[in-house]
Amino acid sequence: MNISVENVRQVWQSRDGSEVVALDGFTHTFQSGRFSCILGPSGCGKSTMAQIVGGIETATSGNVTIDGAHAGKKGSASVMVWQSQNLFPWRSVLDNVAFGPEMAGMSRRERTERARELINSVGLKGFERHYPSQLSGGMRQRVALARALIMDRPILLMDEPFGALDAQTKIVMQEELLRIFEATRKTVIFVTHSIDEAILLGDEVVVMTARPGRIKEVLQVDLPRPRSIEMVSTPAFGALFDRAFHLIRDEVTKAMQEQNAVAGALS
Ligand SMILES: Nc1ncnc2c1ncn2[C@@H]1O[C@H](COP(=O)(O)OP(=O)(O)OP(=O)(O)O)[C@@H](O)[C@H]1O
Repeated sequence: MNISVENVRQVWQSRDGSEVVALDGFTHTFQSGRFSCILGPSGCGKSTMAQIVGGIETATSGNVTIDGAHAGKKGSASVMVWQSQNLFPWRSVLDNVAFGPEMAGMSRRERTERARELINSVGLKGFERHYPSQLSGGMRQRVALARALIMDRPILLMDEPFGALDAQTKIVMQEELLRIFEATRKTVIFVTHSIDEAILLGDEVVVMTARPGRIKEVLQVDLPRPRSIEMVSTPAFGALFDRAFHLIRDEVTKAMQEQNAVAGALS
């Protein structure tokens, strides 16, 4: 499904009553079946963008359409995975994964079968009866991924899903996600702070400016698929990394200066 974002502006009301312009003039089309990474400094509005596309928030102004229909009305076209997995601690892995279909009224037999397939596909076979507290952070993130994939929505929104994982687990999860994407070709929007991650996973990297976030440049990642972690040491990967790094460096500096100014004003 094509996601068209036109001139989106998002103004948040902060607790002290002042206004924060999170996004301003954000325009981009996320094309069907492509993996788009959104890369930008802290606070530039990446999560806000994902929430608007997912229909969780409505933009202050501008238009977001999914295959021509308003994103708010097309909320059911997407499913979101966050950094904090928000699993139900009192439900087993199987019952966490089967939760969405259960709410949708799917029979127990059918949803259990689907959940088992998804649990296998994210490498958790044998852990169906475990509870979230008995799993590592990486395993919990796999459950969250399976719980999203079972919904079989055409759009997958991922907001720093691997941000809290250790380096090795992150690599394993990235490879797993590559395999799943290459098999299913959903439309993916993946928010990240990591240049490496954006290039390894994405067909394009949408580099944002410091807040108010708008697009600085869209980098096309023409590395072949299937991809694997070994690609990060190739010259082609290095050239893309340098390009993205130069684009993002000034924006990160700007964002840090602004944060320091706010901290100074509050002290
Ligand atoms: N619900 C909200 N109410 C008020 N302000 C908000 C809300 N959500 C986000 N903001 C503010 O909007 C700005 C953009 O936030 P957002 O979380 O979208 O940025 P981000 O790029 O995802 O940040 P990070 O990389 O640090 O997660 C920030 O200044 C944030 O404090």
